[in-house]
Amino acid sequence: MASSDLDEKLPSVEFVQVESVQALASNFGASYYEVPDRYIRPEVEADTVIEKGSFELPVIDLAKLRDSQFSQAEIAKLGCACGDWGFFQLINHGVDKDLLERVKADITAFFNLPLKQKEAVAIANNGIDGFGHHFVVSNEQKLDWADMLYLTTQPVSERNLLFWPTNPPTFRDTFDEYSLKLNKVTGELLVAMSKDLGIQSDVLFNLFKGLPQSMRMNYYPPCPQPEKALGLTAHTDGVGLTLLLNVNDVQGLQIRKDKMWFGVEALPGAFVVNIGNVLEIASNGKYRSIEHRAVVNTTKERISIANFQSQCHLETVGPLPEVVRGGKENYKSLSYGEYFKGYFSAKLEGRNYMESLKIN
Ligand SMILES: O=C(O)CCC(=O)C(=O)O
Ligand SMILES: [Fe+2]
Repeated sequence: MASSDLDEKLPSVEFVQVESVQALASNFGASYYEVPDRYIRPEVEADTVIEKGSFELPVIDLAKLRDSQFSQAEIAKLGCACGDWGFFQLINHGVDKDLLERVKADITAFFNLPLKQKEAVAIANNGIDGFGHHFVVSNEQKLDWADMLYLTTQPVSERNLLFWPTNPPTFRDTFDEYSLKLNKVTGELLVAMSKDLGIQSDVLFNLFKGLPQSMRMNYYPPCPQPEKALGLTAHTDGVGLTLLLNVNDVQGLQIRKDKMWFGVEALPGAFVVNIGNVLEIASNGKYRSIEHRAVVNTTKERISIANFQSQCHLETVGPLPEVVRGGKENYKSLSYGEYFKGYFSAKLEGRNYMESLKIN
């Protein structure tokens, strides 16, 4: 990571290096169908899954949030979505189609490069940015059926270009443009959420001062035993808000509600947005950071881009006084550094870490 005052306040966590799943998957011939033991997740077969299409994830229209005629009703809908599902699809977000197509083309081209070329931006020891595997903290830990590229994207001063691909040549410009556009969308959502929470409209925006942002680009190769493996472990997002782009129209996201898993069918051109941990905590539990995971399939590769919007790293992680208004705080308050050290050490396991921060 770039060295700066900000980084000195963030702990470094040592991740264990593991081989590329894309390379591993390419070894599977017609006669060999078993994924290695470290990828086997017995829980997947046992879980109840509600298939996409048989329920409706809330859909929020950003154009309506902007329009004084509709904004009040749409803000109320947004508030319900954040409190009930912790997830919604965002349409009419204003990020134009052409840019989304370039984002999709560039990340697909990157993942299609030979492994050696992708390793030009491999994560370095103790770092988070780069291509490879993140969040693996022990040799015993179960592994996800995915490779990923992680980049710190905002503020620009925090970028470490060593990890930004130069192949395809358009990658850096495309992601620079994309990250700026997503900050704009996030800013608008934060204002609408503040209104829903009944606090001054700039309170959340100020908590997210500078709109720190990173992106995790996930590549899930086809898997010979999809019912036994997971593309991404059940987790909650550590950040404030996540805007997920489904890159190649292959679905795989599942979210947990009422002890069941719901398969999400991302609407074409929409972002699937979810509340992250720090926003659940800031809202004192009014909004919910929901467990989600990615499943894989036998025949199709899947690519997604999760855009993580974080609160300012210098601000405390804790319930906002404006929300608590002298009532009971439902979560502990801690520095951003302490909070993230705990998050990474918990190996992304479901909601365990969030539960440990709750005050009963
Ligand atoms: O790929 C997906 O659908 C989920 C990605 C995700 O949850 C993440 O990157 O945090
Ligand atoms: Fe996530």
